[in-house]
Amino acid sequence: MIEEKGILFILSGPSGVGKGTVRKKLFEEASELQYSISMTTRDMRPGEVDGVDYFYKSVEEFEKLIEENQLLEYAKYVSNYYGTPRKYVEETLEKGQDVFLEIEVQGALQVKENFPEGVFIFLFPPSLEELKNRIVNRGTESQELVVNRLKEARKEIEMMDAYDYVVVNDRVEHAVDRVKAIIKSEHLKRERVAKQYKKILEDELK
Ligand SMILES: Nc1ncnc2c1ncn2[C@@H]1O[C@H](COP(=O)(O)OP(=O)(O)OP(=O)(O)O)[C@@H](O)[C@H]1O
Ligand SMILES: Nc1nc2c(ncn2[C@@H]2O[C@H](COP(=O)(O)O)[C@@H](O)[C@H]2O)c(=O)[nH]1
Repeated sequence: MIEEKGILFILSGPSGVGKGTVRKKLFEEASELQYSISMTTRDMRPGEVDGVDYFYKSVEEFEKLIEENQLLEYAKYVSNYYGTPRKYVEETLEKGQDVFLEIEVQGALQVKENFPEGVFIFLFPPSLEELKNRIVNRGTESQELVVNRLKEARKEIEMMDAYDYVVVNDRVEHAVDRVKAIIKSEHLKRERVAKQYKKILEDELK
């Protein structure tokens, strides 16, 4: 029998484009996906909960995780560390469940090296002006950090070609529908490939 592993979906894109907003809405509608909660050294924002939004770590704790190879990928993004716990992702995929990562671009490119079979989705803003408005209006970052995140955004957009899909986040519901269509289509694609393998094996055993 062919072992059916889960699919790793990676949603990425510049800060403020709406990754978190799209992911939260998607999870209200797609209960079969498992979200991998990241580790970070950044300060908790008002309303955030440890173990729900992130696992909040000190720099020393985070660097120990790096040393122990416990992270599937990590990046230093605008002076804080962010990373994906390796064990949770690998064990969940082995169980045949799909895992969903919401991470920035340097990390997504590292995942691509280790998991080229992952499905990489780049969330794109309707315009750079709108991207700026979204970060500023969210009101979570100082002016200096907004400037740094926008600088990073320009570099991140240049890496868009490395992704399998680009989804424009014009309206949240439309972006969510597009991501749902990608998930469905990837499942259909893999079912078809699995059937083809099964047929080849059966023919060989005849
Ligand atoms: N389609 C949309 N139209 C208008 N506003 C949006 C849309 N999507 C998200 N937003 C708003 O933009 C702001 C940034 O969204 P969000 O925090 O989800 O972005 P993000 O990509 O996860 O950012 P970060 O990478 O910094 O965590 C939020 O205030 C959110 O409500
Ligand atoms: N490389 C990784 N990037 C991550 C991870 N978790 C979140 N992120 C991304 O970091 C930036 C900033 O996040 P914020 O919560 O401070 O606004 C954003 O692009 C996130 O998607 C991770 O595990 N690895």
